[in-house]
Amino acid sequence: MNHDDENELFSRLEKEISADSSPDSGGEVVDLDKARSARAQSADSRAAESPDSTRAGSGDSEDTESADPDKTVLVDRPAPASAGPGYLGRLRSARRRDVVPVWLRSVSELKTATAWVARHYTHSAGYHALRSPVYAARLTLQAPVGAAKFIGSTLRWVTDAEGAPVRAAAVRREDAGEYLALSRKRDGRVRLRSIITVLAMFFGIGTALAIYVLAPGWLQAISVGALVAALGFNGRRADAPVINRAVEMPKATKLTSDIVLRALGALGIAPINQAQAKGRDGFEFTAPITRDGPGWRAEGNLPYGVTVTDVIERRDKLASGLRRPLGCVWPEAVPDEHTGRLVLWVGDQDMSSTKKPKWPLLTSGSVDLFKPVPYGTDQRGRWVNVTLMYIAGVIGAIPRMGKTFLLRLLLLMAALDARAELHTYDMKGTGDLDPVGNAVSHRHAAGDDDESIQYALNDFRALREELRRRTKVIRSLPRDICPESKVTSALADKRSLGLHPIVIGVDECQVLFEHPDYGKEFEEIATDLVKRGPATGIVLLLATQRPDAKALPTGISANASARWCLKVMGQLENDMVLGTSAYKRGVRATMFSWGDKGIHYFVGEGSDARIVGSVYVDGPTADAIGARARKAREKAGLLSGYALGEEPQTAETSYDLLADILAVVPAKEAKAWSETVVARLAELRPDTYEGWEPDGLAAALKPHGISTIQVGRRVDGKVVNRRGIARTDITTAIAECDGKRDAS
Ligand SMILES: Nc1ncnc2c1ncn2[C@@H]1O[C@H](COP(=O)(O)OP(=O)(O)OP(=O)(O)O)[C@@H](O)[C@H]1O
Repeated sequence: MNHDDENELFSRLEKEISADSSPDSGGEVVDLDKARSARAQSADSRAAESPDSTRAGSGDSEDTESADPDKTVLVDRPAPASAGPGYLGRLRSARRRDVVPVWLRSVSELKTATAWVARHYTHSAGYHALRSPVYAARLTLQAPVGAAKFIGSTLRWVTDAEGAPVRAAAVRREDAGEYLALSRKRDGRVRLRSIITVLAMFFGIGTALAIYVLAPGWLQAISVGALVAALGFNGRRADAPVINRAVEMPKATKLTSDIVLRALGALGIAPINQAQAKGRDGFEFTAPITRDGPGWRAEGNLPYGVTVTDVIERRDKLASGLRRPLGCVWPEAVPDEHTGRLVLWVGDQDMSSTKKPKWPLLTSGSVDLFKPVPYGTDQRGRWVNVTLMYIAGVIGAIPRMGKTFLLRLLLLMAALDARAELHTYDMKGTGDLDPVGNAVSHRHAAGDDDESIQYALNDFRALREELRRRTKVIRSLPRDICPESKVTSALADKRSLGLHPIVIGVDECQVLFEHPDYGKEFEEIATDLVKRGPATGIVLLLATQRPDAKALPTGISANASARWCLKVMGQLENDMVLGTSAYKRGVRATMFSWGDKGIHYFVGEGSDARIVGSVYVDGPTADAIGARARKAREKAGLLSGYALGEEPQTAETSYDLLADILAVVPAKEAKAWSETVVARLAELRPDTYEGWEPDGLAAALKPHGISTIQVGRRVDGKVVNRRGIARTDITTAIAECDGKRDAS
């Protein structure tokens, strides 16, 4: 059909549709049977007339049966010649499957597997060697029974005992002909078997005599031993094996399509159940079920309208349907595919109990923070890397799931880059970060007492200054040295520039952000560090056990580029840590079980959310790694601050904000807008106040008991209200402070 014909057909159809929808077209009583047959004829003739045209949509369902055959509407228009990508286009966007599976390409995985196999067989050999005398005694004791069984079965064979029931049946039926035929057969068989037995006896006795007379003692011993062992083995009882198992292998059944379909059918998802009730699969496999690392991988399309999220939500039911522990069952969505494409990976063992490969940095090695470093393994046991530079990260979880261990692991990795300056804050105060803090940290505090808070505040203020200094340095660098306007590994090496990595780790960061006096200021500085820090070589890692808007202010959670979420209880916490609508997309840390310690979703490193089990580094091991990092720093002359024994500066920094405000707001000016005050302060002390915002001023005044107020000013004849300060509030606060000082 050419395009003119098509157009004609469509215009006719459009006319028919408009005629159909005209008011006087309704209300007619029709004979449905007649209408159907007429419609079928019409469709046939139209199909003959237009072989290109596709399915006539409205006639598909009886419910939507059209009364008038001529009123059928084509819903699938003929495809234009250029519809969809061409062959080359499809080739270009095709997903190629790996020729060699990923797990076979990994040398470390191969090494680990080889070591495991070697250890397995060494263990088995040792186990059986120790028990061999017991096995020998058991076999000897069972040998008489074995000999009797052997003689009995030989006699039954020679006498054709297995044919006896058939012959007996012939006798019962009094069928003389059949009985005679059977007897003749039996006689021939008995004759032949007797000859074979006699020959075998002669051969056996002859061999035995020969060994007895001619063979050396050791051969005789071996022969007797083998005979006894064989007879003993023949005499074994089914319920008492001679040899015990040295290793109890975990039972991992092969994943088959039947098992997958059974499990999907058990989820209670209506479209799957309906399809299966009609004898269909309810799941369309798009690739064969294959071995993938230490588990099986199935991939396919769920029915229309069912999403992978629906399956993830029912992971426990899926595990029940698969008859596998929960920690073995990992349904996942496929990035860049439609939301109904499911990849189901079923591990041989529970992820939390699977033995992990040795962490490459456990006993040796150093880190370049600008390069990816392995920090955990995925379900398939493959290493997952993280590049700590250019990120700001948040870690969230309910208590006791491994959040602190994970933060400490990341900080230990940072410690292993001697250039990195660490600022570690353990606001829980249990000393979990001491292995890093005491060994290498430039600034370190533990606990939520006033002293620690003040120490952290001073440090945060200094970090803000450092951030500003760095932005200026980067701006001043020539393009060829700093082409991307961000710190690079080479720039970090140049000590004179002072652009080395700074890694700040805060455990239980809600303690800072919810502080009644300084919370706002901490939040403001941290938000700045999260936004501008990554490009300037400053990395902020925040961990919290209560990921809500107060503990993790939205300015921070929205801008974090790396996210680690261990088990959380609800959608809100999930999305706070993993990003807006992560839960909806099926990235749900709520599915982790209580035993999944250290297992988390990791979003970052330019990829979609991945499930990772972080490396487990306990306290003593962390101490050892910390000591190693310290040694490297000492060698490079880079140990500084707290780790060098520098006394903490817990006093307020030297400037006096209130006095400075009085200096810039003269007595005749009773009130001033905050923006005017910060501009004048920046002029007075650029090093301290440059970059301050009105909000920052409000936050800094709060600890002094001063709140900003509405200040009206006449601008171009109109009154404009903005936040500002009253000079009397400042003088009163100073007087109160002086009074207190005098009294003390
Ligand atoms: N990667 C891991 N693998 C296995 N077990 C781990 C891992 N990380 C942590 N654990 C276990 O989980 C326990 C809790 O870890 P951690 O102290 O880090 O939890 P937390 O979430 O910080 O708890 P809290 O909120 O109470 O501080 C640890 O004692 C440790 O035994």
